Amino acid sequence: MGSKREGYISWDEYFMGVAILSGQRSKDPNTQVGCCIVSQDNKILSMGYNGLPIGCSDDEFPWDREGDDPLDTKYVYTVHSELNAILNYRGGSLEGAKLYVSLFPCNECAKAIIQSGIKEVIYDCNKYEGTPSVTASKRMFDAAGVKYHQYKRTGRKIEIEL
Ligand SMILES: O=c1ccn([C@H]2C[C@H](O)[C@@H](COP(=O)(O)O)O2)c(=O)[nH]1
Ligand SMILES: [Zn+2]
Repeated sequence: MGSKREGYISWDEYFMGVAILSGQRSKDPNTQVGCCIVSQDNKILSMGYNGLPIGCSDDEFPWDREGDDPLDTKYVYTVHSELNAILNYRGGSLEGAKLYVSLFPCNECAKAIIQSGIKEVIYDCNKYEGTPSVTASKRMFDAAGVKYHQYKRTGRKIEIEL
């Protein structure tokens, strides 16, 4: 009897890989965020990335970080990856699900994560650690019993020819 293939990717590599790949759809020139929501038995339930709402043109709305008028910045228009993944879900409940995301969730996403019943967050980068937004997210996750931990990078490189 033949033996199984060695070197297959782990569940964590698979789901964070899907999250990072989803982020490659983002039009944000500065930060591309991708998200993958997974059931407790490791089935992918939904995915998302940071982008504009349906009907809002990527070419007409601003992608600037700064502007004299907040209306000239991306911040008032962008839907965050986590919220997009939650809203993209077409099933019933996300109760007990896990969420893989390439950037630690902001406070607004943290609220949506908690309210949707997601119980675990696995994040990659946390470049806004220490900001009020991230501190508020942690405070809310702790209070709501949502576990979070950083993805442990394995150094594995995957090349995909498309
Ligand atoms: O929880 C989060 C936080 C941020 N994002 C998105 C929103 C923006 O498109 C970028 C952040 O842009 P910066 O230029 O780094 O400020 O990330 C998200 O999807 N989820
Ligand atoms: Zn957010």
